[in-house]
Amino acid sequence: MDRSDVVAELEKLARDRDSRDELAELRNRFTIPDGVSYLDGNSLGPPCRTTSAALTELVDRQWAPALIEAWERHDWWSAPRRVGDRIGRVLGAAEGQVVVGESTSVQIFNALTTGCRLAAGREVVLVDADHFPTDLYLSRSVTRLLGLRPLRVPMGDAVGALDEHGDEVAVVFCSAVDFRTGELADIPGVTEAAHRRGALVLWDLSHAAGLVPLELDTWQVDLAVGCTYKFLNGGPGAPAFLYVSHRHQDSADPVLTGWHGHRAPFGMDPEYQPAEGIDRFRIGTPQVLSMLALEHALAVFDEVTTVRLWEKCGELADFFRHCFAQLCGDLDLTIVTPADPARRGGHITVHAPEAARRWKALAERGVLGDLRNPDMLRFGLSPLVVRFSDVVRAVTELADISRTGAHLDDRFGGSGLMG
Ligand SMILES: Cc1ncc(COP(=O)(O)O)c(C=O)c1O
Ligand SMILES: Nc1c(O)cccc1C(=O)C[C@H](N)C(=O)O
Repeated sequence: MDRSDVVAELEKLARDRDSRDELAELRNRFTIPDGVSYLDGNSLGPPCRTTSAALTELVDRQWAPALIEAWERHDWWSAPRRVGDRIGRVLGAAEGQVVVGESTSVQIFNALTTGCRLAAGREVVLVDADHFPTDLYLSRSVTRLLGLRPLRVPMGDAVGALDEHGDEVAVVFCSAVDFRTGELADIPGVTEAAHRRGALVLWDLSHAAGLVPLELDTWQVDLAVGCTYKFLNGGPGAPAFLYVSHRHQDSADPVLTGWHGHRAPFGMDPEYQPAEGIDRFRIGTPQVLSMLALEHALAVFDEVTTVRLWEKCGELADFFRHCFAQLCGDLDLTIVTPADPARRGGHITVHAPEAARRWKALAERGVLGDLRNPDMLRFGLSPLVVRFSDVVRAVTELADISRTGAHLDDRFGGSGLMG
């Protein structure tokens, strides 16, 4: 069979899978430009079609008429907790353990300092060596601030490192999904190993929340953070979330003691007294507009479970691998994401020399993937919006560009902000 027949067969297969996909209708809830295959929802989810109307309504019907009274009349005050509980349902967390606000970076600082204080007397923080850079920078900064010792280990070696340094480890701080390779960590296994040694765990769930079925309460996770602009589709700069298990809330002594975390915020007490429960982890005035846009985007999770989303993501990934084997097998491209569905997150990463050029050439053809310099192309498989036909198109274009050398054209050579 020649290549065009192979492509035609894969396209037919994709059409068939799309027509039988009971989640396909959910894609219509989101705005994606015509002609674009969006394979970067793992960096920034697309907007809901109704988000701009919801935001206009919020400004015109709440903020404008009620002004300062809107905090009470429209219950803006409770939004960090209310939206937190909504996210908690996606994380497998019972009410009262998740708060929303600030950026992921701030919440990482907040959570890591909290964990280290809870484990006072222990000196080592085990840090995932393959963490996203902000996690690495902040863990360096927090350990310096608190006089602790950071120990960077690859996620897969965390359990071994715990055996070696067990009694010294205060917190194990890992990413649930490796942002480069898309590998999914053994969250319950690492959590249990840490607890056996008396350490706490802090998970960065940015690449897992809204996709991977999570059971934070059942797994006895201590602390977790994550962004809400990827699979939760909250929008650029949407506020992050922080999970603190009920077990730790009353003994936790947060470093970021803002007035929204005070037991009586409007008492204007000159001395800080922590609020009860998760409210103690509030800091300052939250980003109300972004938070309510996020709340709006979370509605879709009332209609679909992460179990089903995860299943579809796995089917898309298997289909990607199938197309890749048929079309790219003889090219200078390799999939680095594990083949085992149980060890995969929400994106597939392809090792490719001159990845930036191929990424730009793909974008010019309407395939929006992602680049992690110098040699990784990421293809996000957000199951709410990605179709099997997007997958076959991405792999076909990647194969075509690589085979013809189209990416070597001068116009793909410059360097911009992201690559
Ligand atoms: C694992 C992880 N943590 C944190 C961040 C980002 O933190 P922030 O939202 O503060 O930019 C990202 C992505 O940008 C990420 O992938
Ligand atoms: N947070 C981002 C941003 O502010 C600009 C561009 C991309 C991002 C990302 O989310 C990157 C992403 N966390 C990653 O896994 O690489």
